Amino acid sequence: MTLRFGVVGTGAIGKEHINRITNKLSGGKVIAVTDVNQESAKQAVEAYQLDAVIYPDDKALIADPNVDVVLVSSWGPAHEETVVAAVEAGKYVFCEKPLATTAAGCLRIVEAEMKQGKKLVQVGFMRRYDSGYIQLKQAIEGNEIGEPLMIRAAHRNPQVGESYTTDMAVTDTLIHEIDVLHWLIDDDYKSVQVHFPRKTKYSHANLQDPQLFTITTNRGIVISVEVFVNCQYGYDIQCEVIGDEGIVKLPEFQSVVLRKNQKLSSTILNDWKYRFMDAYNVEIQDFIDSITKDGKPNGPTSWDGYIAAVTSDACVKAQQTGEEELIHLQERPAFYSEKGLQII
Ligand SMILES: NC(=O)C1=CN([C@@H]2O[C@H](COP(=O)(O)OP(=O)(O)OC[C@H]3O[C@@H](n4cnc5c(N)ncnc54)[C@H](O)[C@@H]3O)[C@@H](O)[C@H]2O)C=CC1
Ligand SMILES: O=C1[C@@H](O)[C@H](O)[C@@H](O)[C@H](O)[C@H]1O
Repeated sequence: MTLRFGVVGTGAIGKEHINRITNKLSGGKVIAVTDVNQESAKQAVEAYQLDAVIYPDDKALIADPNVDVVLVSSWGPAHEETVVAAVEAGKYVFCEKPLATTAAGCLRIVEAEMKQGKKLVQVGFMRRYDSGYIQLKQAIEGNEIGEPLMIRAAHRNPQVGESYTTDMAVTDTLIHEIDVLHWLIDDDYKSVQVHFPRKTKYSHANLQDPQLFTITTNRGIVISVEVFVNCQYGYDIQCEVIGDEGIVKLPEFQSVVLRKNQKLSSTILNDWKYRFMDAYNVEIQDFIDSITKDGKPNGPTSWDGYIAAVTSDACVKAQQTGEEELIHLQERPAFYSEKGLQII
């Protein structure tokens, strides 16, 4: 069986996903595309020599009876409307982060999905499929470090453009840590506070950079995450979990070690595309395989999208107030009680 994909949004990651479904993975085929910029949709069809219909908008693409899966890789604010329409039409959905830009929007998707009576949606939190994070989770669950007490993490991008504003450090960037860290330690977040250190000279008027988030969990684990999106030197993701019997650290990206000119060096990447290339491939292959075998996606659910949105709202509020802000989650519906992907 081949799952037939319709892709909504053929920008940077949309094209990456089209390429991987078409040329790298098995069991999926892109048969429809759309983008508000129709030229971009045409370019995608040409670049990957797709035998695909170019639709004028998401509604027309969803209405195509041949489309089994709607892959949503448009801008964040457009996600909710497309996902709700696709779910109401009974289609499977792979939605890039964020699931919706507000917690209320995520709940509307949750309601639509529960109404269909089966899981249809997976959110693109690909770090859960990264081999380094999986090794961290195995070490924690294997009791290698005893009880986790603290986490120190950093999310660094080399630079961002003028359209990237202070709140996006949360909604666009920190959101990956928000998802992966609660999954890693199997705990819920309780509160968050944000500190703004001295601003880098490489930032601009509408962006406070770097930022330091202190998140506390219900079990009292204190997490500090540095978001620094104009760090200049590369794309660098760090995570260290400190327990009462040991410490585990996310492996560095593997590269050869060069000895030259009295220096020992290795490569740091400069883009998310390369750092998480394997994770994106494994993520979408797992999405295809689990739907094909079990009739439902196995990865991060709409409820995970909701947890991320509630936490992200509290983080943005904490940026504005400078105070410690509480993170209030609604009770998890039984529909989402099965935890899905744990360690693959
Ligand atoms: N999981 C990850 O690591 C990453 C996730 N993302 C997420 O993927 C999404 C897309 O990001 P990029 O590809 O970097 O952005 P992009 O700006 O390169 O592409 C977005 C595309 O969506 C189109 N679009 C916007 N609204 C639309 C609508 N209503 N219908 C159809 N097309 C629409 C735009 O014309 C554009 O071509 C974002 O939500 C972003 O947060 C992006 C990069 C990495
Ligand atoms: O999702 C991503 C981008 O949208 C975001 O802008 C980057 O900061 C992240 O590192 C990347 O993974």
